[in-house]
Amino acid sequence: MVKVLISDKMSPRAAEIFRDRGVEVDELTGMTPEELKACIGEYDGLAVRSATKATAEIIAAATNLKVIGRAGIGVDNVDIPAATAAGICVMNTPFGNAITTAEHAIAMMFSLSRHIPAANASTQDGKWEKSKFMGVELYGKTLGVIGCGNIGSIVADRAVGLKMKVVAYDPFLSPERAQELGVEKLELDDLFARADYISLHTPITDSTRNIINAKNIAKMKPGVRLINCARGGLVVEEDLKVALESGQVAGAALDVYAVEPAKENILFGLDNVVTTPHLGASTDEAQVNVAIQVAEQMSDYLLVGSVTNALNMPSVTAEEAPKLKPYMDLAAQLGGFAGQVTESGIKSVRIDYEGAAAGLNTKPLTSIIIQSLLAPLMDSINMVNAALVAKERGIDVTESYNDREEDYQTLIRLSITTEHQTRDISGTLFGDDRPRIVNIKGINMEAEIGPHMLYVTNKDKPGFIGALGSVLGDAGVNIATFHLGRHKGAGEAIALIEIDSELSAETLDTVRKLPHVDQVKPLNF
Ligand SMILES: NC(=O)C1=CN([C@@H]2O[C@H](COP(=O)(O)OP(=O)(O)OC[C@H]3O[C@@H](n4cnc5c(N)ncnc54)[C@H](O)[C@@H]3O)[C@@H](O)[C@H]2O)C=CC1
Ligand SMILES: O=C(O)CCC(=O)C(=O)O
Repeated sequence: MVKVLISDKMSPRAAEIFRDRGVEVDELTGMTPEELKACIGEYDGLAVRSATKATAEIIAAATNLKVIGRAGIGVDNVDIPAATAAGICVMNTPFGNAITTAEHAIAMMFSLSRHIPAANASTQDGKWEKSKFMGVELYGKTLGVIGCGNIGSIVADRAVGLKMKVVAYDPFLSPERAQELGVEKLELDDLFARADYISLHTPITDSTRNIINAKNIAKMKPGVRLINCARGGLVVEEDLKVALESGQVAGAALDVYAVEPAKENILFGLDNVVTTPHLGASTDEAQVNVAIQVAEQMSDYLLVGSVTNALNMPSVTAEEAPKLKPYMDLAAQLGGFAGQVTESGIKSVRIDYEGAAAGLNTKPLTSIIIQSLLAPLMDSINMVNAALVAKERGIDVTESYNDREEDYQTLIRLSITTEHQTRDISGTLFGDDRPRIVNIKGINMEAEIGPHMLYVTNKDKPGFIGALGSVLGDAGVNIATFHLGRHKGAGEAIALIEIDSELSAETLDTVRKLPHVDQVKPLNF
């Protein structure tokens, strides 16, 4: 039975969904890294929020793990390169908490403008300090949104509703989308120069880390207010402290910190700072959304093979999964065949999808072809890391599409170029679900692939079939199917034979020594 660990506090809906789908689930929250490392080897799936750090060390100990699901958006607590290299799919739930987080950013902007947290504490202290808490209006002010994706665009939409002017910096924001949102797209320095409020909504990457630093703060309007509900690492906290003390930054509202949990921080205790403990996603609605989504996505992946919101492999919807299944089998056969007969270094791989195959979601098919092609060389390859491994080995992978039907209604052709030659192998589906190899090296045939195959290339001369049948018969090896093809003019023939058991080294040697035989390869699928 498939087994999943939920290692962070999550809505009970996640565990319910896993159980309803027949997935065994353990909920062990608050574990130390050592405790997690000691037990992770038992699990096929790991569901986390932000507290669990799925480091390279944890991943190395996760010998059965197939999927890590993040019930949330940011995956900076998961070492994705390590997971990819280990063939573990990493998924998040990109939309489930976006509205909630955007609402938190807006709430933080109000709190900052009207000193709500400090005024609340003072009032309940019996101080009635009306003049101390003079605020500022949002109306007519300019909000600069840095990162205008899911959350940033909801923040922009809400701010437009508050009659703010919204400007945005996001290299990937199209002019059409900016217009649709009612925001003005700016370069970063222009945003700094114009914004009264700046709200951060980017992931943490090499280009966003420390984006709020002394140099950039100096470019901002004096008295700017900053809201960070994205990630603490976007802000150099020491530089922000200096700016808050000088008044260059009039106030900062922070939900996230360089080090979390932030039990202490150099920004704590400043009058003009509002803080929350990474609460951006903490509403009933968002937590139910992300828990349901992560449990469904992980169960689908583990039980059906469908892939949704993966960060390191192509998506396959639940509807596509059954339709793709026979193609996945065919792709594995083509890649497996080519991988087992190719003896020298592969330089490039070309995959042509023709007819009905050209209309499919071919990304997973390409992944499985590469996986099966390289599997004879390594144990650790799977669909998740196949593209990465090919790239690391300098193998150039190209795909082409032709939706016209040629000789077959649907066809996948795989061409492998090595230092010495280019070899083609093609396959189709008979009756929509039965994979058949239809061409090897330009020689037509219609071969069904079984677990044990023998691939023989020989001179097209009489006597070979009988001789081969006798050798296999003498060795007690039953022939299940026998497929032949030949290049008439060239006198070259191939045989693809399904046998019921593997051949011994001696029998293989005898086959190799038969007259007219050029090459003999046992193949396993
Ligand atoms: N405080 C909290 O509890 C939560 C925090 N988050 C954080 O919010 C972040 C944003 O989430 P979403 O909006 O869903 O992500 P998203 O991927 O939809 O949007 C991020 C946007 O940032 C833009 N971007 C990337 N690099 C940039 C750069 N150098 N400069 C400007 N823009 C850049 C991207 O083009 C994209 O449009 C997450 O990565 C996560 O870290 C998310 C949910 C809850
Ligand atoms: O799970 C949480 O509370 C944090 C959410 C978050 O930061 C995210 O989804 O990126």
